[in-house]
Amino acid sequence: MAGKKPWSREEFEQKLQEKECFYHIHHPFQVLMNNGKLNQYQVQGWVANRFYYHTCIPLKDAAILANCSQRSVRRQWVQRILDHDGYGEDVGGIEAWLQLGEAVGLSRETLESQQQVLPGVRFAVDAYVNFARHATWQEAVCSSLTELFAPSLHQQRLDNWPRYYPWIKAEGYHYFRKRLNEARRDVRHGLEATLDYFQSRTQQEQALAILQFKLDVLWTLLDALWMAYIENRPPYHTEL
Ligand SMILES: O=C(O)c1cc(C(=O)O)c2c(n1)C(=O)C(=O)c1cc(C(=O)O)[nH]c1-2
Repeated sequence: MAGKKPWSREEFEQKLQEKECFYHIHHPFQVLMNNGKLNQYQVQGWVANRFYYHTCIPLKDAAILANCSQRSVRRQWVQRILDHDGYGEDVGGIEAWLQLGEAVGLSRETLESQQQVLPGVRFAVDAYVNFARHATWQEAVCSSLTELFAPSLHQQRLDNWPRYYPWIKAEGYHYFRKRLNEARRDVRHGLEATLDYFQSRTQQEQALAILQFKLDVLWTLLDALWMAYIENRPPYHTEL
């Protein structure tokens, strides 16, 4: 029996774009945050927990490099590690996130200690890194495509937070400004690689499932934050 006809390149990209409805921009925690409804303690919780995600992104990207035998891909992908860890004049995204921590009233020691990282956040982020370690590099690249949807979220924060959260110091916004440009560049590369590689309909459907997995990682991270910081569900909020 003949398999289903592959989607055209345009249709396939459209299917990937349609996954936006599962993006964490729609999670109730994010909606509260972007409408100025969180208090300082809750914003701090998000910053401290998301720090774990940022510290793991270079490990994920290093796993992709380790699994990729194509020099031309590695030459471009390695830039992502430099963007996070810093290179030359650029202090890097992880340092910029530490500055965001300070801008919301958290010391860098607190962030680096990872004391506030919730178990659910750790499990979700680790699942992403482990996926990149064990998948092919093309599959792992595909899993990064949530970045298609990230720029509008960074932009929302830049537009709304100064008004809603005047207590956040201006230096805190550097991270979001930095990522706005980087994410737009990165995602084009990841998207082209995905459109090139996943050719048959079965493969294209696999790509959608991979993107869904990553969307679930980000959603689950916020579910854990919701339980601890909105519902104040013991024991975690009492331990923080
Ligand atoms: O603030 C956000 O909502 C958000 C989302 C995502 C994402 O969609 O995965 C990333 C980032 N930020 C981000 O700053 C970042 O560096 C990043 C790297 C990646 C990735 O999967 O390689 N995603 C994201």
